[in-house]
Amino acid sequence: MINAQALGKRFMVSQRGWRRASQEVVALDGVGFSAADGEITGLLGPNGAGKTTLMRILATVVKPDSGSAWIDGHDVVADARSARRRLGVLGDAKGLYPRLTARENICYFGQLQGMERQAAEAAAARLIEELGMQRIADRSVEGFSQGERMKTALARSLVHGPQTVILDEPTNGLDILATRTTREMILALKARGRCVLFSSHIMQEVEALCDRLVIVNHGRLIASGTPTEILDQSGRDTLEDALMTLLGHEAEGVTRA
Ligand SMILES: Nc1ncnc2c1ncn2[C@@H]1O[C@H](COP(=O)(O)OP(=O)(O)OP(=O)(O)O)[C@@H](O)[C@H]1O
Repeated sequence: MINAQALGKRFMVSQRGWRRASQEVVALDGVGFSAADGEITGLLGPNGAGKTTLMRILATVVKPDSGSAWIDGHDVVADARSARRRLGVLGDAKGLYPRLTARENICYFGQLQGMERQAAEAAAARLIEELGMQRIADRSVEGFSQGERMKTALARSLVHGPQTVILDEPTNGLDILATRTTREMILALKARGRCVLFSSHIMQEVEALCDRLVIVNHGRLIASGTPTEILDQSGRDTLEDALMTLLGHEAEGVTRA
């Protein structure tokens, strides 16, 4: 279970040019929401809305400037180690060890999470089969395609059987077969009572999977609720139209949640 309260995060970025001034970017501005066990929560919003920053804070990778968040009751700042043990996180696929094979990457991560070697190997073998990775499992990751890296990273994030799973655009770069498998895995996690938070720009995927939606824009929460509640709130028939309406209202300063 995820709880977030009034999370804020700013970044200082330097600007090129004759004045070389630095500028503050507000990535998150008081975002709060909950994601329950046994549910799939979709995190939506346009490019630069703050989704990745929010997920990185929940994943204990980045510290918030203000507000708090808990994973299964463990504070992501004060008790980050305990929070991390309960989490499976798919960020991007860059953190893989290129010299290790896909299987070794998955097993190694399981052991880093405290698993016995045999248990990690068994879990890795199961995930390799579920994700259809048999042909690449024993190749070193160096030279993997984007989709092959994503599959390896996804398996790595699930190897220790985490209660809460955070997936940043999990089907990004996957072919249709792997996309379908990943969606089925997300549904299977829900069926096992896990809490799943995932971001996506694919409305068809969001409609097919999500029990609840959290919509952010310019670092602020603009709406949250079940897909039906979001449709009712926007007065539109499809999620894509609802999102456009809510984002349009936000731009006009009409919708503030
Ligand atoms: N490390 C950083 N340094 C400077 N600015 C950052 C950093 N991380 C995020 N930002 C800025 O914070 C804002 C939110 O970025 P974030 O990556 O969270 O958005 P997003 O919703 O995930 O976008 P996308 O859908 O494009 O992936 C953006 O304006 C981004 O440029």
